[in-house]
Amino acid sequence: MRVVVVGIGAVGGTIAAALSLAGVEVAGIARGAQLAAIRANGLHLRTPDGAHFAHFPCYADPAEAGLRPDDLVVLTVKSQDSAAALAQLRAAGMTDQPLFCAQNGVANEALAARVLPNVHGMTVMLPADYTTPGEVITYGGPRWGIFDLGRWPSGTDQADAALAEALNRANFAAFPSGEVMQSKYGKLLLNLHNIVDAAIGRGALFKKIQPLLTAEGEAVLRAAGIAWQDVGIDDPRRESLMRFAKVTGANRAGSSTLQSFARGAGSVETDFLNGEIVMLGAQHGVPTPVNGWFCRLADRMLREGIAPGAIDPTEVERALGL
Ligand SMILES: NC(=O)C1=CN([C@@H]2O[C@H](COP(=O)(O)OP(=O)(O)OC[C@H]3O[C@@H](n4cnc5c(N)ncnc54)[C@H](OP(=O)(O)O)[C@@H]3O)[C@@H](O)[C@H]2O)C=CC1
Ligand SMILES: CC(C)(CO)C(=O)C(=O)O
Repeated sequence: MRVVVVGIGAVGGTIAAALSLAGVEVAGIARGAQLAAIRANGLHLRTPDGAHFAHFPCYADPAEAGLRPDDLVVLTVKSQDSAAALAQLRAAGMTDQPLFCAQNGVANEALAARVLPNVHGMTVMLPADYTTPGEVITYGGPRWGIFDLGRWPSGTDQADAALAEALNRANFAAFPSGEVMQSKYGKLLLNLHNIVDAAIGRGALFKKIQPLLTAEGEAVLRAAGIAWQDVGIDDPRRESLMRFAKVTGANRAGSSTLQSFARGAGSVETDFLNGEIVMLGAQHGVPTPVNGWFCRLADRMLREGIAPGAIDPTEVERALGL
């Protein structure tokens, strides 16, 4: 078994490096400065329990990696990049190898299922940074991250068991789940705050805005008849398996959305996070003004090149009538 990780950023880099350090055969798919840095020196993985250097083959395209029948493919690009990555996998000859969508949001599995027959969801609880090519940082400890994984739309199979076993050996805590999308919807509710963090800075107005975003999200999921599982800090697995921990010489950059702005990535995932709630609200007749406002704000920040944290909190308070 080989694990092909598509998108060696914060999450994909941590997963690929950890698996490789645990002796699992890994191939990474990366691009730009990250690809060049890994090819030159390997990937530096910084964690609460120290720094590690992982060396695994890294390619610009899955076709270069030469997909094999026994590969497990883990997709770790941002949701807005999934369609292009799936097209590359298809062009590389991917057929019925299992594809694990280790991504936030709930849209990737359905997108993948249009072109591939063996799609799995993977909920990612893994606070990780990618700000410097050649380096990723995870702040989770004692395990570096927690995952739920299972077949889309439901069920589990041998591939879930095999990947979970490999991840558990690589200092993660992985749980096969017959209802993985329930935990992905629970995670989606947590990620509605990513854009707030990116717009006005970490923690600012959290107590005022987070309940509004969550209430809209929960109302929409109830109206749509979608069940969700809490994977936030009240998830009992968190306390024993993965708490936010200090990494020597590093400070958490911020949410994955903030990191996209900070790296000047040119796109963010908000339309697949808050936008999912807005879309479901429109389908089920539930108003979602706060999530809608933040989708428009993300779009404005991208178009006007506004830096993360540069939105004045009073503008947000005024616009939302707080
Ligand atoms: N970071 C975090 O703490 C967490 C993130 N998540 C979720 O995990 C997923 C991944 O997020 P994250 O790791 O932060 O994202 P990153 O942007 O850090 O990593 C994604 C990487 O994939 C690269 N990429 C995109 N498309 C391709 C392609 N076609 N071929 C090769 N490389 C490609 C990107 O390159 P480029 O930089 O050039 O765009 C980037 O380096 C998202 O859904 C996110 O919401 C979930 C939990 C925590
Ligand atoms: C870790 C968490 C919940 C928030 O930082 C996240 O999922 C993200 O950054 O996308």
